[in-house]
Amino acid sequence: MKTLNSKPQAGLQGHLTVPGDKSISHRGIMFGAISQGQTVLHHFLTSADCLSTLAAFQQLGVPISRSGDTVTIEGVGLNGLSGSSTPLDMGNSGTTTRLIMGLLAGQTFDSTLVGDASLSKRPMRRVSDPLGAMHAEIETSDGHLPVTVHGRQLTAFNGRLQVASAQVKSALILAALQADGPSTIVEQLPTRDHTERLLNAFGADVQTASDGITITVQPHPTLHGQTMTVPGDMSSAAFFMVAASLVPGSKVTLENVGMNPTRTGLLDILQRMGGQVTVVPRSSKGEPVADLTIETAQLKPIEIGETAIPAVIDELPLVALLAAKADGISTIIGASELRVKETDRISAVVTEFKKLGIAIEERPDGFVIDGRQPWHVTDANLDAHNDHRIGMVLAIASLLVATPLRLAGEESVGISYPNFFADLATLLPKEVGQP
Ligand SMILES: O=C(O)C1=C[C@@H](OP(=O)(O)O)[C@@H](O)[C@H](O)C1
Ligand SMILES: C=C(OP(=O)(O)O)C(=O)O
Repeated sequence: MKTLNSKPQAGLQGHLTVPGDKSISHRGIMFGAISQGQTVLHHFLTSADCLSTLAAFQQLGVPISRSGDTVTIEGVGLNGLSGSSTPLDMGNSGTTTRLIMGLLAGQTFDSTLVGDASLSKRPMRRVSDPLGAMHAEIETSDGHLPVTVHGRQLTAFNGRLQVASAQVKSALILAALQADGPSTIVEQLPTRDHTERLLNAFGADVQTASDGITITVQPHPTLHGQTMTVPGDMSSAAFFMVAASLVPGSKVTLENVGMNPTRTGLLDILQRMGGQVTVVPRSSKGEPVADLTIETAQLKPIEIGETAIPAVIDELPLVALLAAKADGISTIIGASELRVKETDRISAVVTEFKKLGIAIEERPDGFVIDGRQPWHVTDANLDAHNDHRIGMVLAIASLLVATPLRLAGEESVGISYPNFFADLATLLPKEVGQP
């Protein structure tokens, strides 16, 4: 149990560089591994999820070394991976699991994937079914991990995906790199496009049509190792964007935050709600980045539907928190994907927010929140539900109440943001008498 910081005497102040983007860190390892030559990733996210990816590729015979947040990968090429006689441990990471399934489906060896209790409950048929259309041979345990992938020659994919998921899309793209002809993948809605951007930077030919949802992949590219700096993770910056918006008297600058437009849903929503954010773009070789300065603002309620969800999927618990302080009723729908994350995030947000007396109603695919109701703590013992994003949103919510709150499962923040509590502390006012 961790005692959380409650309402500070003054606002949050200062500058922070958030850790590297989780989605890009995973992909940097994977694409470096299947390239020729060396890849160097600076500002790599050294969180448990990305370290699961790193260890899995070491187990597949790729030399990878790490010094602090710099990772060096000696690429073995698309045909140079070697099978592992022991299962590959995916830990808690859905991204590692889904993407690696697509890559391993086209290899010449078999692999078994296992994961922790939470990951073992998450759906895998969303990947194995469309890969099956490419003649992949994947055995799941009733749709879940453990999964055995029997590597074989794949046929090209030509079809529409059933879920709006960057993980599913990326698995299909990685399989398509190994197929017997060009593939065309059609998404339900545009989702984060780091795979497409990064693979092209490594030398692949992955084209997105002007509709934003039709992706064509040419097979058998020769990929070349790259040196890159991973941008700050918008999904991590989001906790401080929301904290600074809600804690009175705050002004916080977040440096070098990734601004890929498929990831900036929280920024758009905050601005639509009346948030005060100054965006100063920085020059970068890869994905767009910017410095963001956020000041406290009185927020208006918002309505969010299905098409807006992919760009803010991991930040929706934070949107619920913004709504819980907005001047009216907010509705978030079309977000049933939240039910199959590390925990059921709709149910977890509703359960924990109710302990704070927040007027929140559960919907099958989202929530309705009345921000005009004053909060009153009915239960000071909060629970992260073993989910990093739930733990962190509760730590931010705690800054808005005077009652000291406690959090169970605080160690889960290590999945995406091991230094979260220390970074938050740098922005909080120093207690009287503290150096
Ligand atoms: O591709 C990725 O890196 C991710 C995609 C999203 O999942 P889905 O594709 O399941 O929506 C997101 O929730 C996850 O944190 C990271
Ligand atoms: C859902 C998440 O990650 P993953 O699917 O990779 O476990 C997340 O980071 O919020």
